[in-house]
Amino acid sequence: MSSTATGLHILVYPYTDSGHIIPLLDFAHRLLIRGLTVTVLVNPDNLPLLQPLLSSHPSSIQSLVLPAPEVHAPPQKARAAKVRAMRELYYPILLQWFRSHPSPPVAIISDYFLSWTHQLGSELGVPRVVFSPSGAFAFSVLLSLWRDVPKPADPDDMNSGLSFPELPHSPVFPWLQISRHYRSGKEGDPDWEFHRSNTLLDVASWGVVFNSFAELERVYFEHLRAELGHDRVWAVGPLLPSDDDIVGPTNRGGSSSLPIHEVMAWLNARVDNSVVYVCFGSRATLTSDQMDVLTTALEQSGVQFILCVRKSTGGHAGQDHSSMPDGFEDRVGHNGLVVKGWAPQVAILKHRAVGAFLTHCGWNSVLEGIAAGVVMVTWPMVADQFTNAKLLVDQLGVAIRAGEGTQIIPESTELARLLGESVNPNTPERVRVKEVSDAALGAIKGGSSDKDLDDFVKRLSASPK
Ligand SMILES: O=c1ccn([C@@H]2O[C@H](COP(=O)(O)OP(=O)(O)O[C@H]3O[C@H](CO)[C@@H](O)[C@H](O)[C@H]3O)[C@@H](O)[C@H]2O)c(=O)[nH]1
Repeated sequence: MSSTATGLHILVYPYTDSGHIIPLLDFAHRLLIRGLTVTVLVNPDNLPLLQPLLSSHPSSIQSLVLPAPEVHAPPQKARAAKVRAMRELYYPILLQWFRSHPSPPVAIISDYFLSWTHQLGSELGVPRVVFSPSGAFAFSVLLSLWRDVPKPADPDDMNSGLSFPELPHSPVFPWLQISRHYRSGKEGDPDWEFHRSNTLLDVASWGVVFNSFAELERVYFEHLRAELGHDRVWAVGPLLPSDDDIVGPTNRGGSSSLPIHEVMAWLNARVDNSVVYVCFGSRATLTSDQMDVLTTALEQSGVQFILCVRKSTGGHAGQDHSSMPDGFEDRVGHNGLVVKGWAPQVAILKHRAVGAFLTHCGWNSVLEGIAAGVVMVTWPMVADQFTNAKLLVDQLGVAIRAGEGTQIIPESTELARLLGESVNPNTPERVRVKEVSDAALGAIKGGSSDKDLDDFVKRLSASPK
């Protein structure tokens, strides 16, 4: 690390959901290893996630713990309400904190939802860097949406296609798969305008760091550099725990009904690439119809599996929350392991016995699946997950399409067939995902992502004000 970067002080501010905070803390870890000093803004609830980093880098990381604002809003308005409340509460506190700090941060790195930090940075004369926990394809779609405001041919028809001809591969999405913040409002509505101005503030920020890697989404990085009109776009992923650390610097181990060593012991008794891991991320819960199809298919297919089941948090979930059918665990016996709560996902995916991953295509899961070299079976539910599934199936050829939200729920016999195919040693997706996995690991072992991280630190050190 060059001496100019050593000690460079950065404020890192993650959004509070697991899918956002985990990769940004992993990124903070990379910065700490490179000799930077980091202050992380967290709420008391998320302090435990930061604890491992505080213990392993006691002299170079501090926490700035601020109370979570109280937010009362229906689920579809919750994010806008939470981000507004954070701005109101934290903006004056942060101004004061920066101004009275003996050695204040020279940059703010914040989640792409926290766009107001661009205004804070401008007032302080400090550059704001957007951290995108989603990929460059998904970011490109959002940028086109909110900047160009395209309309579908028939907004009352949820299957009406919305096309993005200016994007590489000219993708088309059914209207239903477009961001619900965009779809359910219109120009002039306060929430709609809020989401739009957020995207435009992200675009106006000094630079963007992606948890992705050049080889995965090269055309979209090129597209974004052209659209943003600068080259301060860095791909530094996949941000993952190191090889010898199965829970990672942000304590991904979490807590679940089964201790990690029992899960590993179950996997140790299975042959290579024979197990399907099924998990829908940190927020989604299945509807009863989805759960019925899934559990019937798992039983019918005869494949060995680990199924991670979560309780609803009311997040992205539908209204009709499911529970596992009575007697399911007894019927599947040794064929399946059910983990209730938080599964040690990264460790499971990396295990040699796991050959496939039925996933909702949250971006972290996508990267973890790719890095582990497992065939993915896609069932996106909301948000960027539709874009991510399209990338995996249509553009990269590393995944098999199974379902789409509650609109396309596969027949259980069809899903059973797909699950069987996903662990077939000769499936073409297995060859392809191994190639992409090698590229991912190469990127973070001296390859493109390491070079982008070096460049990022160098450009920050050059005092970009
Ligand atoms: O039992 C579990 C469940 C999740 N995880 C981890 O939690 C993260 C989940 O992230 P992700 O796969 O991206 O899913 P979500 O939690 O649904 O992520 C939200 O954030 C992502 C990043 O912006 C978006 O791509 C998603 O659409 C959005 O729902 C991953 O690191 C998983 O390894 C576990 O370790 N154990």
